[in-house]
Amino acid sequence: MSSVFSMAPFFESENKSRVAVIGSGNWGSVAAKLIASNTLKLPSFHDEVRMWVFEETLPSGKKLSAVINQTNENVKYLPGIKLGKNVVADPDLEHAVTDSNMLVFVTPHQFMEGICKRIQGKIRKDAQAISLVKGMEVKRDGPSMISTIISQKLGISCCVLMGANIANEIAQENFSEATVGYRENKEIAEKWVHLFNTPFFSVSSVQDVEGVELCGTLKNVVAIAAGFVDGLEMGNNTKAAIMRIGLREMKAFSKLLFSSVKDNTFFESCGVADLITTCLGGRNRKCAEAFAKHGGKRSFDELEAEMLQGQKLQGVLTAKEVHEVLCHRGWLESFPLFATVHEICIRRLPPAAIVKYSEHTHQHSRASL
Ligand SMILES: NC(=O)C1=CN([C@@H]2O[C@H](COP(=O)(O)OP(=O)(O)OC[C@H]3O[C@@H](n4cnc5c(N)ncnc54)[C@H](O)[C@@H]3O)[C@@H](O)[C@H]2O)C=CC1
Ligand SMILES: O=C(CO)COP(=O)(O)O
Repeated sequence: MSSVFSMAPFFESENKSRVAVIGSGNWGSVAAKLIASNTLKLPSFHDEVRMWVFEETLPSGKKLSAVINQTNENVKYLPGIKLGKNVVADPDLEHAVTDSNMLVFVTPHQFMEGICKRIQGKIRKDAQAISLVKGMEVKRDGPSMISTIISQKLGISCCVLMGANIANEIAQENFSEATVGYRENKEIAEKWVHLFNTPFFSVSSVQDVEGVELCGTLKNVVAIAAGFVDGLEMGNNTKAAIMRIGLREMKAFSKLLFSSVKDNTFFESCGVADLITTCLGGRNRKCAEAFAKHGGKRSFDELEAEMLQGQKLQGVLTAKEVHEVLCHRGWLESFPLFATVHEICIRRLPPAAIVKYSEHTHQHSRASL
């Protein structure tokens, strides 16, 4: 009898879910903090949250992962915020994921395919994933959403979480909302909601993975356009017009790619709310404003390195990827704003073209959207 009792904690512990966060940038660190505050409270999760750190050496000569574990702070990507003592930084990707059955992917999108390849065949059989990554990949045979890459490469199901979520504001515990997109299994979606939800971070779920993910991905292109308007000092009405045209293109593009995308998704936090917050206060907007102020004479790469100190822009790359899709599918004329953002980013058009082309071509392409 006594041996049965002594086994109880073992079985209890085996049934608990273990979470790994793959990524430790600005949002990655905040996501780990949010999750870690919940795993301490929720009995169905192990307290510890493993956070994979893309290792780098700080100016002090120390390794970032070691400093995070000593100070409980990501001094480079989220300075001044304690992550929670149960967040453990791990520079070894395979080791970070090996024991976890709940994998949270949150790195800049351009690194995701390589990361998936590295952990292929090295994760638990019962693993589930969620992607917080805003972006997509474009291949010869067309665009692939990041959640699809995760599912295909790792052979596991993948939800997404997107929303009006400027990471630094969530780190301050100011109220915001987010949307979990799921494909079929509402129960799994609710488990993710449970893991992220806090009194200041209100999460709901919708059955529309592609819609949610495309909202998060495409709003970064519109934010670049909004930044151009700010840099050119054209005022709020112009910026609102660009946001409206952008939202229209986001919806049309998403529905052309996936007929399953739902209209209501654009009214969730992942849709119009994320578009607004990113166009007001995001990094894409900020760098695009500087680009326009310099008349397009300084490249985005240069501005990103100088202004973001290691954080990464997603909008410029996404504009290029969207442009490739538009070219391949013969849709260029129907998406003047998306097309113009890319042309400006590669300095084929001046920043002022954002209004001229978006507005002009918009008149002529209205019917096809
Ligand atoms: N920061 C924010 O407010 C929000 C960001 N997101 C999305 O979250 C995703 C991740 O962004 P953040 O966490 O903000 O990252 P970040 O832009 O702050 O930091 C860049 C990260 O990339 C890592 N990195 C650099 N080179 C790498 C490589 N070769 N391989 C792997 N990793 C490398 C860096 O170590 C760092 O952790 C992006 O898709 C972004 O759009 C979503 C919502 C809010
Ligand atoms: O996605 C974001 C807010 O939800 C952050 O946008 P930026 O990458 O432009 O800062």
